[in-house]
Formats: sequence, C-alpha cells, structure tokens
Amino acid sequence: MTRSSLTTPPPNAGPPEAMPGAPAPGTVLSSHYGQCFGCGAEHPTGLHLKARTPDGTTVEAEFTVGEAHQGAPKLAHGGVLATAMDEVIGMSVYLFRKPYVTGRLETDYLLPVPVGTTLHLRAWCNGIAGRKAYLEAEGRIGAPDGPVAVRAAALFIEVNMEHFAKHGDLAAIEVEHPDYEVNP
Ligand SMILES: CCCCCCCC/C=C\CCCCCCCC(=O)SCCNC(=O)CCNC(=O)[C@H](O)C(C)(C)COP(=O)(O)OP(=O)(O)OC[C@H]1O[C@@H](n2cnc3c(N)ncnc32)[C@H](O)[C@@H]1OP(=O)(O)O
Repeated sequence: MTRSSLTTPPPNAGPPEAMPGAPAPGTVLSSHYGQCFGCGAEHPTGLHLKARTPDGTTVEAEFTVGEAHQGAPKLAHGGVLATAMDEVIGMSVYLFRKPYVTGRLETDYLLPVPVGTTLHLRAWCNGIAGRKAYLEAEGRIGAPDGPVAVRAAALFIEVNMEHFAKHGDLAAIEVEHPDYEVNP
C-alpha cells in the first residue's frame, strides 16, 4: 500500500484495547444506521454491505458491483470503490464500541473492476494513538485470496456522541443506538 505519513501509525501507537461488549469472533455486525449509504438496509440505492468479524479484530464483507456503480461503461466508479473501503474500515472501528469518523482516506486502484464482480473486502487496525486510529483495507476480485483490485489506508478520529448531536440528527441515532450515551 502506498501511504502518506498521515495514515502511518507513529512509533507510540498501540493495539486497540478490547472493549467490554465488543462483538465476539464470528459475529455478523449490524448496520450502524439504516439510511447509511454504505451499510443501511433501508437505503434505496446504497451499497448494502453486510460485514462480519471472523476473529473479533478484523472485518470482512462482500460487495458486488452493479449497474448503479459504473464510472466508465461496465466498470466500477472509483469513488464508489472508495466508499466501500471507507465503509468496511468504518465497520472495523465499530468493533471498538466507540464512535469514530473518517479523517483521511487514501486509495490505491490496482485493477479495473467490471460490473458483476464481487469484491471480497477486508479491513483491520494497524494501531491506535490517542484519538487516532490507523486502519487499512483491501478489496480482492472474486475470492478472499483473489487479485487485489483496491487498497486503502485511513486515519479515523474518535469523536463523542455530541459530534452527531451537534452536526447531525441525534434523535435518529438514539432510535438505533439506545446503547450509546451522548454524555457517558
Ligand atoms: C452516523 C451514525 C453514528 C452512530 C453512532 C454509533 C457509533 C458508530 C460508530 C462508528 C460508526 C462508523 C461509521 C462509518 C461510516 C463511514 C465513515 C464516514 O464516512 S464518517 C463521515 C466523514 N467524515 C467526517 O464527516 C469527519 C469530518 N471532520 C470532522 O468532524 C473533524 O475534522 C474531526 C472530528 C475529524 C476532527 O476534529 P476535532 O476538532 O475533533 O479534532 P482535531 O484537533 O481537529 O483533530 C484531532 C487530531 O486528528 C488530526 N486530524 C484530523 N483530521 C485529520 C486529517 N484529515 N488528516 C490528518 N490528521 C488529521 C489532527 O491534526 C489532530 O491531531 P493532533 O491531536 O493535533 O496530533
């Protein structure tokens, strides 16, 4: 992965702490928001990613490129692929049971991805330093060990629930996340 210093863990970064209530290995992860473009089941034209964690620390999901995802004729749009990477990385920080948002997302496009292709996505954390989480993801064509079409490195920043209250719609979050407190 070609990455900048901004998405490279610094020497003082450590592994993520195991959080009480974090999903057990093998758990299928629920969508964080029904209207999310990446994972929401209620979104009419979203990517509808369904992720699982095989080991409690990494996340896997599949994304089949459809007609709605084209850039060039019959080829996936790069921005849609970046969205899939952003989402699967977001699902991997969801394992920490803390709210995070994307600060920076870097993407390498290695192969064109034709419509009809199923990308096997995987995301993991390379380290945490304070509020910063350093994460990585890859998308492989056709199989979990298929050729890598997309790689991404990301810096996610931990926020508190006030972030969503101040800038978004807290009531909508509370409906789906009665477990998250705005002022824990
Ligand atoms: C929605 C429902 C939620 C339900 C909640 C349930 C829990 C859910 C849990 C998990 C959900 C996962 C969902 C995944 C969905 C996919 C992910 C997305 O699409 S997220 C949307 C796109 N992203 C944004 O909209 C961020 C917009 N930006 C901001 O709001 C701010 O800039 C923010 C919060 C990122 C930072 O602002 P500051 O004021 O809090 O903090 P400062 O001091 O600026 O930054 C902290 C440190 O981070 C560095 N930093 C910040 N942004 C950086 C950047 N772009 N590049 C490099 N460093 C950056 C800074 O340099 C600073 O570092 P130094 O502490 O000084 O060392």
